[in-house]
Amino acid sequence: MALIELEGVEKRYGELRALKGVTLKLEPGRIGLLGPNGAGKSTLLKTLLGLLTPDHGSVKVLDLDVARSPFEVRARIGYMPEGDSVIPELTALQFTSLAGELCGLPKREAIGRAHQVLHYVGLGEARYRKLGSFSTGMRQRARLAQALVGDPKLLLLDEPTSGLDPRGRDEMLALIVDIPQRTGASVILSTHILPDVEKTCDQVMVIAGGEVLYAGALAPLVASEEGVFEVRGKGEPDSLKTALEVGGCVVTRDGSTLEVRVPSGKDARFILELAITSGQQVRHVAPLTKTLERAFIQTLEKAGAAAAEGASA
Ligand SMILES: Nc1ncnc2c1ncn2[C@@H]1O[C@H](COP(=O)(O)OP(=O)(O)OP(=O)(O)O)[C@@H](O)[C@H]1O
Repeated sequence: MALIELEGVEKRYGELRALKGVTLKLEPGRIGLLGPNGAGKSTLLKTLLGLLTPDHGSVKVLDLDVARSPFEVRARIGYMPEGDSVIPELTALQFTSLAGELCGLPKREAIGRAHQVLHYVGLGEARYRKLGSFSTGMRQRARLAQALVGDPKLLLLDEPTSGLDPRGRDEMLALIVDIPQRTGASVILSTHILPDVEKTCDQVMVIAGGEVLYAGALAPLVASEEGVFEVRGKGEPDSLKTALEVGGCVVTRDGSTLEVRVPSGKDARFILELAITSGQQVRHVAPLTKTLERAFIQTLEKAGAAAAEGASA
């Protein structure tokens, strides 16, 4: 079963093409949704929810066609929108059980579920307090609780850690990992905080300018590039850098660490040989592991270069 499947999805706001023929298919799991400001992330989430109707193309969620079965799809999705979307006059319990009723639960069941999920997100003690008196971190938890109350199969989280202090953020991330383990739900996490995705997700969607640049497993995206190494030497890094460059490597320096691309067909031994022949000592050589941040920037740059090439052709 595919979690989401989009085929040629186009969404316009007047003249602006916010989604430009998006086609992708992702398996159930924990998925990070990444893209620069204005990339189309919120538009994509709202399209999955059926809150926005595409101008062209088809959207399936959990194998259900969103256009044909909007209520069935909506009943299976929990949505934590971006921003401070709570009703300050309501208690956490009233707010969460109201969300349960809006998901179609009978009132008694909605209240029962609201108690459970508020305990789960750590608001058990505070559940009779009005949301207006909550801290930012507590409001985020209440918003997560309302997304969970309907026992969703897919949870859409739009910037769930924004405004949280480091401890609140770690606790929210722990919940994002724990929820799928407990309930089997999938999660789509839209965020600008890439380390949050690295900590919690196993798949990634990268979008920019309304186009999908990558959709699939996280591991290949951050896999180390063949022929690129992280090197540290004893003594002045610039002397080692020069020696490696003279030998044909492409080297960039970051503090005392060198990022070294060896010529094609060579491996780490080449770095050691160059160091020995130039009288330099090397203390550390390892394949360069990419952070998601670096992989993300490279993905955007590659797409930018391809677009520029296409425009000049
Ligand atoms: N209701 C709207 N009317 C007109 N333009 C809109 C509307 N909503 C979004 N847009 C535009 O569509 C594009 C995609 O917006 P969207 O909010 O989906 O991006 P995003 O990736 O979520 O951005 P951010 O990271 O800044 O939240 C942007 O250029 C935005 O200005």
